[in-house]
Amino acid sequence: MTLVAGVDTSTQSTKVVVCDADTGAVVREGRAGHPDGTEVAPAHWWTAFQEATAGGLLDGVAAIGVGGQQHGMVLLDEAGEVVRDALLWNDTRSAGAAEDLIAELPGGAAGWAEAVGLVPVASFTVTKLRWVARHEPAVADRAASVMLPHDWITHRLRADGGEPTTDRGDASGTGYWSAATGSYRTDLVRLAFGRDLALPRVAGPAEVVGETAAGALLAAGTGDNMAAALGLGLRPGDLVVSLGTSGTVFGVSAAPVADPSGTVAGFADATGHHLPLVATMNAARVLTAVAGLLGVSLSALAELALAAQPGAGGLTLLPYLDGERTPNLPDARGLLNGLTRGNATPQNLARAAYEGMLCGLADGLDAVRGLGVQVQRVLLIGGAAASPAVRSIAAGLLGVPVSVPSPGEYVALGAARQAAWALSGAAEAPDWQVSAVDATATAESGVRKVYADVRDRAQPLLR
Ligand SMILES: Nc1ncnc2c1ncn2[C@@H]1O[C@H](COP(=O)(O)OP(=O)(O)O)[C@@H](O)[C@H]1O
Ligand SMILES: O=C(CO)[C@@H](O)[C@H](O)COP(=O)(O)O
Repeated sequence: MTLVAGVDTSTQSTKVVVCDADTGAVVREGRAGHPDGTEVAPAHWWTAFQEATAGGLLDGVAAIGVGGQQHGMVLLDEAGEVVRDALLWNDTRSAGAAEDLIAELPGGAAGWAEAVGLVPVASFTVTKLRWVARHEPAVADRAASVMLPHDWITHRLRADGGEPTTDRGDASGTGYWSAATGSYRTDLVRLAFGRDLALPRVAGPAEVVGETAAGALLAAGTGDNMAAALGLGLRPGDLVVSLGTSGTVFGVSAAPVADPSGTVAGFADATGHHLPLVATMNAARVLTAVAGLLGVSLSALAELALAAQPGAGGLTLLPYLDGERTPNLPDARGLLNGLTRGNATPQNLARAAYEGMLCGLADGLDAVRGLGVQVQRVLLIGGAAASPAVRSIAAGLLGVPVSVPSPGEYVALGAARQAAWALSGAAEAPDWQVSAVDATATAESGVRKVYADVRDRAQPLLR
């Protein structure tokens, strides 16, 4: 059996799967946690990778691919040493830089959408470059190049230490690479940073970019959402809702999209197509926070939520605990609305947490569909998709049939599938089957309308 490995270096942890290259069957798995926080020394990701693969996990592996959290800014000096902790996608300090960059480009938001398929918000790498240039000039002076998390891990894995690479998918989340033209906008790096930085070469979807010290081939890797799309073998009509640290909604499209409202980001996928995507900053950890508040486990939280009526007795949670990106409210915090003596129960609070988290993603689904992306069903993945309450409430709220793929690490699986593709030299990625079960919906009529009303009325408090 030929073995390939896929790595998911995401916000909370590193996960590694080792698979049969022909079928995708998982034969071994490893994982290790990352430190909390929105700035992290990349060395921690490397330590987590080593921990996750300890004990011979990668023995006999012929090729490796790395999927990683998108947008994180890894700045390096001339010698390739990291010059400061990476600022991650969920770090909101560059919100002001995002506003400045929008104002500085002719055409404003529409100009950015046309140039690079996205409108700057604090998540995107280009805004982090501006923040460092303005707030840490000594650090900026030392920087010679910028990479993304998956680029950095892939480069560390390379035995030859040659020219760094990225891929279309991850490059499309920087704000200085255009998925429509397939080229860097170095003028936007200069606009943000004040000068040029060396940028990784954008490798092709099935390219071999190097070899590890053990002789395994290295695939180009990609952003975690693009890797999940590849792991699921996403087809037109399927939309993914991923509930990890972030919540994301995305589907494949043949043509690039440019949304001047900034709601949908026009990312590229890992196969040569496009991946329109909406991301929220607050997903699975809303549930952990409310479970902590109630002093219950995640499974007990799900039971509580399913014991409440849809609408949570009139409680609405705007779940912007860490600030939010969609809608763009970087300084917002969570807001619980509608509390009365009659509805103040653990059951209602639990349900409001699931409903609040999912209403933001239902809005995202509408926005992606509004750009012409076909939606016949939703595939629910990410850590929180394991929750029975998430499955049932999502199926009620999203308004389209929801299927839950068999439990698996789809980012890591997609990275492994990319590795198998690179290894094969074939025109198409190998055909790995994914099975899914349909989720049964609870009726959620009226919940979204109440949520939208509270969200809109609360805007002045949240800015
Ligand atoms: N049964 C569950 N119910 C709700 N949340 C869950 C459940 N199982 C795992 N999670 C959450 O999923 C998250 C991890 O998901 P994952 O997709 O691996 O995140 P990331 O890729 O952002 O690191 C954690 O916040 C964890 O608490
Ligand atoms: O910022 C985005 C997408 O634009 C996030 O989806 C990150 O890519 C982090 O993903 P997770 O760690 O939550 O999987």
